[in-house]
Amino acid sequence: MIDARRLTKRYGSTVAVDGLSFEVRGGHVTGFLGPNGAGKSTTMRMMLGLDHPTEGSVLIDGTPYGRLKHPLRKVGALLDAKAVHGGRTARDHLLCLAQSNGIPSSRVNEVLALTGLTEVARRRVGGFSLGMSQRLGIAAALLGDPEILLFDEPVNGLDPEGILWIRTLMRNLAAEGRTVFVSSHLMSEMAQTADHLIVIGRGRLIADTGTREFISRSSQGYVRVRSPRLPDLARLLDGAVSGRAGDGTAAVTLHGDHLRVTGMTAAAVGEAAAGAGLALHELAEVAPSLEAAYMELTQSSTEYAGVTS
Ligand SMILES: Nc1ncnc2c1ncn2[C@@H]1O[C@H](COP(=O)(O)OP(=O)(O)OP(=O)(O)O)[C@@H](O)[C@H]1O
Repeated sequence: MIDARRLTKRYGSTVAVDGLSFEVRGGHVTGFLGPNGAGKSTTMRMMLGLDHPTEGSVLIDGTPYGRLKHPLRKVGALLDAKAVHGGRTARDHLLCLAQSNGIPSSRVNEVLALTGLTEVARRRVGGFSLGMSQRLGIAAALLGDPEILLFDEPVNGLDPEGILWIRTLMRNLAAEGRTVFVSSHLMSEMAQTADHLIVIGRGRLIADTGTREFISRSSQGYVRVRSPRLPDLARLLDGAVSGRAGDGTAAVTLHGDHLRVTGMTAAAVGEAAAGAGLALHELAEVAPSLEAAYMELTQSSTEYAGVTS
């Protein structure tokens, strides 16, 4: 388990991380989200003892990273996949890491196989594509067979096959009971990978909740509708929704060439349009999305109202 308690990091007058408290548990993929500059990398660096908290602490199973007896056997991390010695072969890079951490060299072949790198193990890392470097970084993270894995933006720049591979790997690692903590900017990817989310903004906690709860609490679906007679349709639907949903969730809003309708089903919109003789060029239910929920929360969160469960 990772336990951050009132974790704070200041760089001069910049408060990068501001009193952050949360726990990351085993058996889940926990997504770590936040806008650029929110403090995600700084938090991860403090988890790995690469930076020291100004105040508060972050503990790995009750111990600061720097005091772990066998850090690589406890925590594996992928921070910057390209930060390896380019002149070495993949195998030598992993052998070197294994030797300096008291890990048997037989494990190197295992992680090479696990990450699909066996065939390129004797090639120099400097010539690796981003996808191969990413796999090598993950092989290094898995070397000590750690219970806890940290991935900072692991799918950045990868092709769809690489993204699917990493997603499946993270889900499998969590299914084995490991703690998987992953930062990403890609909301659609996180929606498919993470069961739990920690969302931060300006160094503070905004949400600590299940992915499904996060989406359903913060965002609602809508009906997207296009018509060559958009103003007439807007007036018609405005009249139809104004009598509905007293909680203020029913609305018709114009977005470029289409309307977004909440508080009515697509069927009801279609029936209303047909009744008024208005042609429709598009009628679609848009499900609530993590992206919409995230945008809503991070954009409207100057006061950062908390969502926790
Ligand atoms: N070494 C440093 N010295 C000074 N300021 C820093 C340092 N590292 C980070 N910061 C500042 O701390 C804040 C948080 O940065 P951090 O890189 O942790 O955010 P992030 O959420 O990882 O952003 P991104 O999504 O862009 O990677 C930013 O304002 C950044 O400029």
